[in-house]
Amino acid sequence: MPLGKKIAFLGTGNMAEALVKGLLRAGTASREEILCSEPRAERRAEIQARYGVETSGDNRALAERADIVVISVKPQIIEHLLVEIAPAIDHRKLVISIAAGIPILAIARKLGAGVRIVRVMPNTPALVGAGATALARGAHATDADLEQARALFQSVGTTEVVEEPLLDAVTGLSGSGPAFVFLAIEALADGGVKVGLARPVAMALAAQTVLGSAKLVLETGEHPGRLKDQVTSPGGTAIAGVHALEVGGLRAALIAAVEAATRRSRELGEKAAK
Ligand SMILES: NC(=O)C1=CN([C@@H]2O[C@H](COP(=O)(O)OP(=O)(O)OC[C@H]3O[C@@H](n4cnc5c(N)ncnc54)[C@H](OP(=O)(O)O)[C@@H]3O)[C@@H](O)[C@H]2O)C=CC1
Ligand SMILES: O=C(O)[C@@H]1CCC=N1
Repeated sequence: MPLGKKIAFLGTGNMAEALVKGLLRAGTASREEILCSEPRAERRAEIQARYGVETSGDNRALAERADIVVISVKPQIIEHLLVEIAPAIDHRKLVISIAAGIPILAIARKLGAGVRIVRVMPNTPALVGAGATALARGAHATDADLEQARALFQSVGTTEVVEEPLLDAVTGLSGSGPAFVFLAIEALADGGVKVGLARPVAMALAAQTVLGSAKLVLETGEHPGRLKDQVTSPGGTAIAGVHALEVGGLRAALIAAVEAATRRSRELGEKAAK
């Protein structure tokens, strides 16, 4: 459903591009309603050519014209950006930050008291309408703001509302998780190639196996352990593979990956809070 709002993305890198494409695809915003800022002319031309949206190198000018300002630069440069756009932000605008780790308070400190902020952690599958996003509301954001932010991200996937301190954990799991899963898909395909499959066939089978298995978990609501049991026949092939994964420490490695990414998100936040 169209939101009918002008949305400015400040920093049009990988994540912002995934959102732009996802929102256009879903019809949540029209090309005329999306503004993208980006310092490099080459990248601006690329975004303009791909999506037909307006691009600019002037963050403040775009922020001035938008109803919703999405802060989508790297956490390391957010402070600089906030100082730059602060004169363009007041209580009439909704500010959405997708920067990993950066607390709402650190953003509010730079943008001024009373600013309506929703902090969000999306992920790149939003590009194909299959994102997983969690949102946390700032002190001055209204119920309507949270709903509006939720509607925006719901149009490109699923959404959860959490308390802000949990957003680091979300960053560790679903924000960073696509990287873990891509590694798994690549490795599954490598396995297929090792046992004789052509690369494109192995890749197609690996990706579809991950997609199908995830769908099965979501659509049946069954515990993944039970679904695993349905694949493993006594003395069969799957249990032989499961044993190899247990020896390799797959579960511990995934838990450690989520924990490490969460820790890194907290570190970024601590730096910003100083
Ligand atoms: N990638 C992901 O999966 C996810 C990322 N995020 C968050 O999204 C944010 C962006 O990440 P990601 O898209 O991966 O990073 P990218 O580096 O791909 O994107 C950041 C963009 O900001 C641009 N930029 C740099 N300086 C400025 C500036 N002063 N004003 C405006 N734009 C600027 C960069 O341009 P240039 O390249 O020319 O320097 C780049 O295009 C981060 O805060 C990250 O934590 C959240 C969830 C998932
Ligand atoms: O690696 C990063 O910093 C970003 C945040 C979540 C996923 N990618």
